[in-house]
Amino acid sequence: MAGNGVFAEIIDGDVFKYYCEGEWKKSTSGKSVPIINPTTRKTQYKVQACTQEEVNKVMEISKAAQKSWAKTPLWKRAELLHKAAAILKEHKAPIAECLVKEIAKPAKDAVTEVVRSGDLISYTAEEGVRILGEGKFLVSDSFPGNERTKYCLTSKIPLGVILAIPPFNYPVNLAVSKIAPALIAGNSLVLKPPTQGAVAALHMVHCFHLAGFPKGLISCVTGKGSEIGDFLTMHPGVNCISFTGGDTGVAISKKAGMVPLQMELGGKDACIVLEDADLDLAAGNIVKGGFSYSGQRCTAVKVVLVMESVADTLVEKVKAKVEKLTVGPPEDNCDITPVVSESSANFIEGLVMDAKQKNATFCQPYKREGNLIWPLLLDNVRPDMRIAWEEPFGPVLPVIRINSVEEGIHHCNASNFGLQGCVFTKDINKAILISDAMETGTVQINSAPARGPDHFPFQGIKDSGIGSQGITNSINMMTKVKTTVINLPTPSYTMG
Ligand SMILES: NC(=O)C1=CN([C@@H]2O[C@H](COP(=O)(O)OP(=O)(O)OC[C@H]3O[C@@H](n4cnc5c(N)ncnc54)[C@H](OP(=O)(O)O)[C@@H]3O)[C@@H](O)[C@H]2O)C=CC1
Ligand SMILES: O=C(O)[C@H](O)COP(=O)(O)O
Repeated sequence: MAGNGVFAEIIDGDVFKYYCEGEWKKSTSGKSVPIINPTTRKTQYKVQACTQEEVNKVMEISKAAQKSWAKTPLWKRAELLHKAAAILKEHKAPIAECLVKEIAKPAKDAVTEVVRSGDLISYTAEEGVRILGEGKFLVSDSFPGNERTKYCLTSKIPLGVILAIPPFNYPVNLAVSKIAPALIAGNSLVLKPPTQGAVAALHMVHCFHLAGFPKGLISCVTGKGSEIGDFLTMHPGVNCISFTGGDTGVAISKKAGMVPLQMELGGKDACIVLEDADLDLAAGNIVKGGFSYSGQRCTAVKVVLVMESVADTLVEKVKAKVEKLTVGPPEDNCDITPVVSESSANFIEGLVMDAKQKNATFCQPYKREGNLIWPLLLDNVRPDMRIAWEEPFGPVLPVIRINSVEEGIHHCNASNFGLQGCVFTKDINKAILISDAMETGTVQINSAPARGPDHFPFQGIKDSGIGSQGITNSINMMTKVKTTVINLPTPSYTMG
């Protein structure tokens, strides 16, 4: 149960505390933010509404804690991360339960998220030990006009205080994918969890606390992004922002100061299906890619672009699989569970109604109860429909029939998003040409888009992001290069 056992100290009455200076605290605001269970649509938990003064304090403490952490040997940083990973995995059940109640993640997927997060932390610790232990050595005589009088030593040093803001759909995994690289690289970390998912994130933070990280190195402030978000992202104490979410990220990138940004934003991942594709394989991946966690993944298949000659067959195969999806509460491990909020369900419904008015073919009747929307495949979608371009972040998947590969690539590239895409064909040469032509951060050949495995580079272009994630890239992103140059009085050449 949430807030019980080793987690008892993170709650006061019915409000979860925030984390600062290595302690769990109540906000002086005296206010709390409710977390609404998407299934019951009732308040499930409450978290502190932190004040600007509390944010200031957190930043001050984080800056001081980082200075001594940067002097902590790399192997010791790694050791603590391994410990946190083990504690997190040990407590997967209560954390997964929070994910079920706060974001309606199906129970087994919730456990997977926590275990995957533990693995991510451990891998980051190992990778950090390898890549941060290495630097570069350059000599000056390779550049024209220079003798060998300068030896340049480069190493990777921390940035300072990292601000991490993950989204609701992976509040644990997309938090640790920022926390672990930040810490192994010698930074301190301030987490602002998504409101839906905040309690799972607070439990995860407590696992780092139990592992024994120094006081003030990790902090977690809660509150609505719309209320404390700007204050956090524009705070002069922040040296780097790692954000995952929607359009909010575009706004943050315009407001943030001169600090490195890592932005993973929305997507409209296209699935191009060619005439020679294995249609069973494509159909299976389209259903998995489009409907896992009810379509609430940035990497979900969000539009199918299928060659007209195989469209009828593909649609029939996808339709048959959609009809087998189970619909209901996350506790029952249903495939399709309620979407995160009523406003999200209303937004999805708006896209569906627009498609209906413009005569898309409904492969199933549209059905909604509260936040629960039954899976829906829309065939014969045309470019004048909103669903052709907008990201539903729900269990609704449009199919656009195309007459040439170029038409599919054109649709994909006309999107303001460029996260991932996929292509189904048995012809590897065609697949490579299409992959090269698609303006997306990643293209999957013969599989649905996905971020994992978590050490793979993960990036979006255009409005889908800035920079690249994945364990190695995140560690590098959270460091800067420092060089020391040894100037010799006379040129020195090593003997052959
Ligand atoms: N590319 C990727 O890796 C991913 C992209 N996404 C995208 O995220 C969207 C859905 O996630 P969702 O959580 O709703 O996204 P949001 O952009 O609404 O929220 C993301 C995070 O930002 C916080 N936030 C809100 N306003 C501000 C602000 N002004 N300043 C700073 N932080 C703020 C939120 O807090 P609060 O909850 O308190 O509002 C939350 O923690 C979709 O568009 C999806 O595609 C999602 C996952 C991964
Ligand atoms: O936020 C998302 O939706 C994720 O980054 C996608 O991760 P996944 O592909 O592992 O579900």
